[in-house]
Amino acid sequence: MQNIKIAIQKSGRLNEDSLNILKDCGISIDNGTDQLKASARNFPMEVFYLRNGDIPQYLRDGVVDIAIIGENVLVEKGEDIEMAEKLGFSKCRVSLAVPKSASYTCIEDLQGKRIATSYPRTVQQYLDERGVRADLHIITGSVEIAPNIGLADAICDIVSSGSTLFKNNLREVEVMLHSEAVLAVSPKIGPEQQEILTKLQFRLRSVLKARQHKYVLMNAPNERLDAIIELLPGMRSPTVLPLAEQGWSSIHTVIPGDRFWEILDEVKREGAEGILVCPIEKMIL
Ligand SMILES: Nc1ncnc2c1ncn2[C@@H]1O[C@H](COP(=O)(O)OP(=O)(O)OP(=O)(O)O)[C@@H](O)[C@H]1O
Ligand SMILES: O=P(O)(O)OC[C@H]1O[C@H](OP(=O)(O)OP(=O)(O)O)[C@H](O)[C@@H]1O
Ligand SMILES: [Mg+2]
Repeated sequence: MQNIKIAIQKSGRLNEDSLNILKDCGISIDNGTDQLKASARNFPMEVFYLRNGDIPQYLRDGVVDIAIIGENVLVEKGEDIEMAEKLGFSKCRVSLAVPKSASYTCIEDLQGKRIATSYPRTVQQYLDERGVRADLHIITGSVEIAPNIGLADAICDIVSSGSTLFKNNLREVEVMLHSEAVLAVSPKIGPEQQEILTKLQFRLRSVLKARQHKYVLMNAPNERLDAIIELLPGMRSPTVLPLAEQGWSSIHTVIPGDRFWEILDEVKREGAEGILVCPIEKMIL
C-alpha cells in the first residue's frame, strides 16, 4: 500500500500541537526532531518536517499530499490550495496596527502611508478592496518594531494575546483575518492517497468533536429529573440510571465545551449535585 505524505512544521508554534493531534488520531510517528522525515508505525503515512512558510509550494508541486499549516499562510501564499479541515489550535488573527499616539478612525487614514508586514498579499488585497493605496515594506520578522525605528507608519502582523503590540506601543485597528491551524490538501493528490486522507479525516473529526465536548455525570432527586433533563443537551438524550438510594438518579450526558459552565450553573440551581466532568477521547456521531 502507498503512503500519504504529510508536511508539518519543523519547529515553531505548530509543531507540537500537530504531532499531538496525529497522536490522538492513534498515529505513532518514529521521530527524532533532528530528522527531516519520519514514518508512522501504524498508519500509511510519511511525515516531512518543513518550514510553515514553504509548505504551500510543496503542496502545489505535489511533493507532499497534505499538510498542517496556519490558515494565514494559506491565505497569503496558497489561495489555490484546498483547506480540508480546521484543526482548532494556533488561533490568532492577522491585523493592522498603528502607534498608540497616531490618530486612526478608518482605513482611509492609511492612504499614502508605509505599512511593514510579512503578509504583503493579504494586506494588499485588503487595501485594494477598500480603494486605499499604501507603500508596503516587506520584512520577515520583528515587524512590530518597525514604527518605533521609523521604518513604517503602521504594521500588519499576527496578533494573539496582543502583548507584543502592547509592548511596542501599538494599537490594533483592523482585523483582516481570523486564523487557526488547518489541514491543507495538494491539488496533485492521487486516488490512493485520497483514500488514506478520508480515513485520516474521519479520525480527525472524532478527535476534534471529542475535544469540543465533556462527559458529565450528576446525581439528582427524582422529582427534579424532568427540570434538569430539560436543560441538558446529549448525543441523543441524557442517560438516567437509578442510584442505590431510593428517590435519587444519576444523569449522564455530553455537553459542548463552550456552553459548559452556563449549563452546570443552571442544573445546580435545579438541584443537581455530585457533578463529575470527564474528558472524552473520541466522539463518533
Ligand atoms: N502568537 C501566536 N499565537 C497563536 N498562533 C500563532 C502565533 N504566532 C503565529 N501563530 C500561528 O502559528 C504559525 C507558525 O508560527 P511560527 O512563528 O511558529 O512560524 P513562522 O516563523 O511563521 O514559520 P516558519 O515555520 O516558516 O519559520 C503561524 O503561521 C500562525 O498561523
Ligand atoms: O499577540 P501576541 O500573543 O503577543 O502574539 C503575537 C506575536 O506572536 C508571533 O511572533 P512569535 O512569538 O511567533 O515570534 P516570531 O516573530 O519570531 O515568529 C507574531 O509574529 C507576533 O509577533
Ligand atoms: Mg512567529
